[in-house]
Amino acid sequence: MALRVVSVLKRRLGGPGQKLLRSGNLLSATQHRWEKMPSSVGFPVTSRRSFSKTALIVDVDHNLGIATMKMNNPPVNSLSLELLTNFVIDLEKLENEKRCRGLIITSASPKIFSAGLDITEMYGKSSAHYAEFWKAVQELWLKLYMSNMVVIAAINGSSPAGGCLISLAGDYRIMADNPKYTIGLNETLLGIVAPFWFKDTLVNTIGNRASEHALQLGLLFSPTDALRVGIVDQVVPEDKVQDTALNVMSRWLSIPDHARQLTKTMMRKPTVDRLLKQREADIKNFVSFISRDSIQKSLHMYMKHLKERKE
Ligand SMILES: CC/C=C\C/C=C\CCCC/C=C/C(=O)SCCNC(=O)CCNC(=O)[C@H](O)C(C)(C)COP(=O)(O)OP(=O)(O)OC[C@H]1O[C@@H](n2cnc3c(N)ncnc32)[C@H](O)[C@@H]1OP(=O)(O)O
Repeated sequence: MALRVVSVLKRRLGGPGQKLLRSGNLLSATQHRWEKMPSSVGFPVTSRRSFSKTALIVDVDHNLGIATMKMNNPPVNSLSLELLTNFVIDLEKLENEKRCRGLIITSASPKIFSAGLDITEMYGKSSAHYAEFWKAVQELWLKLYMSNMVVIAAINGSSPAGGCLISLAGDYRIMADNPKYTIGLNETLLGIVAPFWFKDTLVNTIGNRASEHALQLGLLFSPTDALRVGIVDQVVPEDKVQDTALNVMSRWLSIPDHARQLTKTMMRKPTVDRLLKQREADIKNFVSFISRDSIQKSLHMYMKHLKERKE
């Protein structure tokens, strides 16, 4: 199957996209190599590099120009300070790899894409810790939302709150067709409020009315409902998520990088600038909001409820 997908990738880049690239004299080293491949054989993986840190496994296929990043923070891929920090470091590394043009984000543990922000980072800690944690959340969103790479979320499990934000920060979302999985910004269910830039990211994806409805009620959508409202772009059988991501990536990579990147910047910069203009104030807001006794109590009760569900 992987070879078939690679053939599709080569065919795609040999089509109109390639012509566009040639006319703009924009062929990257990776694309040159693709062009030289005879179409009857699969693309041999001659250059593959992996780096794996705590909580993240990154695999870079230099021939395809695609990196796959698997969140690997059992049991539920909660976004701890450590995971957020490593995520940002690895994103920066990939961003600096000229040949890496596409990134697929997925989970190493099927069933849970990510349980969102690690709630234990948000209660019973010092103000300095909350500030550091929030800065890391901001940093990841800023890097991901403005990435020069094509970012595809291969959502192979549930994806509440911060997990949903990571998906929304990408360019395209593919979700596994399993009614047990849900996705959405469910902050209000925890007694907390999605910050304005979480909200903006959702509004940019599904529009104002649908966002207001989803945010006020803290809706967690099944894959079918997520597709209907536009939170995800495609729902496919569970075992087809990765191959579909590669296929979709080939379509996006057939567009000349500079044109696609400038378009992405044009669409997203105003949203990013809103946070950049008030980044420190947003951190202060978070620290003062999360430190409130009532909020600490809500988070504590929510964690208790999560644990009691199992008993
Ligand atoms: C005015 C406003 C100004 C500023 C804004 C201020 C603040 C608000 C901003 C905050 C934005 C918040 C974003 C978030 O992401 S909050 C996190 C939201 N996440 C959730 O609600 C998901 C909770 N988890 C679940 O629903 C389930 O765990 C899940 C993911 C469906 C998996 O289910 P299952 O496989 O059955 O696993 P368990 O529930 O048994 O969980 C296993 C284990 O993990 C612990 N856990 C789960 N989720 C989290 C989490 N997010 N953080 C930390 N720990 C988590 C769970 O308690 C279990 O622990 P145990 O010790 O019992 O094994």
